[in-house]
Amino acid sequence: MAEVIDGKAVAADVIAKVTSASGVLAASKNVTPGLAVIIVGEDPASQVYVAAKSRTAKECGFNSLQHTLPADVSEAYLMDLIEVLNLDPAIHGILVQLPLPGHIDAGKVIQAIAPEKDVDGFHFVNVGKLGTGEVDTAFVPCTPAGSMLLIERVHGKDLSGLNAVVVGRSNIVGKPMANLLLAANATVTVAHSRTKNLPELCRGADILVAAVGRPEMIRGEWVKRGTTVIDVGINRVAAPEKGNGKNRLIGDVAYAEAADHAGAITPVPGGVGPMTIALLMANTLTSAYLASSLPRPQF
Ligand SMILES: Nc1nc2c(c(=O)[nH]1)N[C@@H](CN(C=O)c1ccc(C(=O)N[C@@H](CCC(=O)O)C(=O)O)cc1)CN2
Repeated sequence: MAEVIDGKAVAADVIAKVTSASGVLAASKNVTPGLAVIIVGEDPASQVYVAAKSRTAKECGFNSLQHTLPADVSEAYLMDLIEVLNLDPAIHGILVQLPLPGHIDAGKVIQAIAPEKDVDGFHFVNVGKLGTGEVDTAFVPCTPAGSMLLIERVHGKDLSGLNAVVVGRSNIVGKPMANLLLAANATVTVAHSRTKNLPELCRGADILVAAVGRPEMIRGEWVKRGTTVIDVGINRVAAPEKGNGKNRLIGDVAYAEAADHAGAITPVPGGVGPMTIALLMANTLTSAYLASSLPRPQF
C-alpha cells in the first residue's frame, strides 16, 4: 500500500515558514506583505478558494485586500483596477481568480499585471523565465510549485534518472509542471487528449502527475509498482450517499486502485490543493522581500 503524501501537513509547514519570515520583514524593514485578490462573479468554488486565500494571508501576517466585482463588470474596469494596484507600493502580489466570465479576455488581464507582482506566475515574463530554466528568478505558478515540494519530500531535489509523465498540458499546471520537472533533471513526457497508448506511457512513469480535469481517468493498472502519483485534479461529483444534492471531491486518479500500485500518492482532498494556497503565500512573501531589496527566502 502506498505512502499517503499529506499535502495539508506540508502546506502547514510552508505557511509556518512564511509567517516567521513575514515577521522578520516587519521587524527589519517595517514592511507588511500586501496581497490583492480580485474575484469576478459568484462562482461557488472560486468563492471558497478566494476566502481561503484571504484567510491564510491574514494568518501569515499579510495585509489582504479582496476586490469582489460583479459578473458583468467591464474588462476596462478590471484593467484600470490592475493598473492602480500595479502602482500601489503597499501591494506586493496581485491575483485575478480564474476562471473569468466569458466576456473578459483572461489572457489580456493577466498580461496587465506587473510581472514583479504576478504571484500566480502567469505573466509571459515569468512563464519565459521558467521555460528557459531561470526558476530561481521567476514566480512559478502555485499548483505546480506546490506539487514539486511534495515530490521533493519523496525523491529529494535532484530527479536525475527518473521518468516523469505529466498528463495534461494546461498553461496553469501541465506546462509549468513539465518545466519544473525538467529543471530538476527528470526525463519528462507530456501527455494529453491526443496522446496514443496513454496507459502504456503512464506505466513507464516513476513520477506520474495527473492534471486533466477528468474524474478518476487514471486507473490503477496504469500505475507501475512504486510510482509516485501526484493528483492535481479537483472534481466535484454527486454524492447521493451523503444526502440529496450533496457532492464530494475526487481527483483525476482512481485513488483506491492506484494506491495499491503506487509507492506514494496524494489524496484528494488534502493533497495538492492546500499546497496551491501555501505557495501563493510564499510567492507574495518573496515579492515583498524583493521589493525591500532582500534576497529571496527559501521554502
Ligand atoms: N488565479 C488563479 N486561479 C485559479 C488557480 C490559481 O492557482 N490561480 N487554481 C485553481 C483553484 N485554486 C486556487 O485558486 C485552488 C484549488 C483548490 C484548493 C484546495 O485547497 N482544495 C482543497 C479542497 C477545497 C474544497 O473543499 O473545495 C483540497 O484539495 O484539499 C485551493 C486552491 C483555479 N483557479
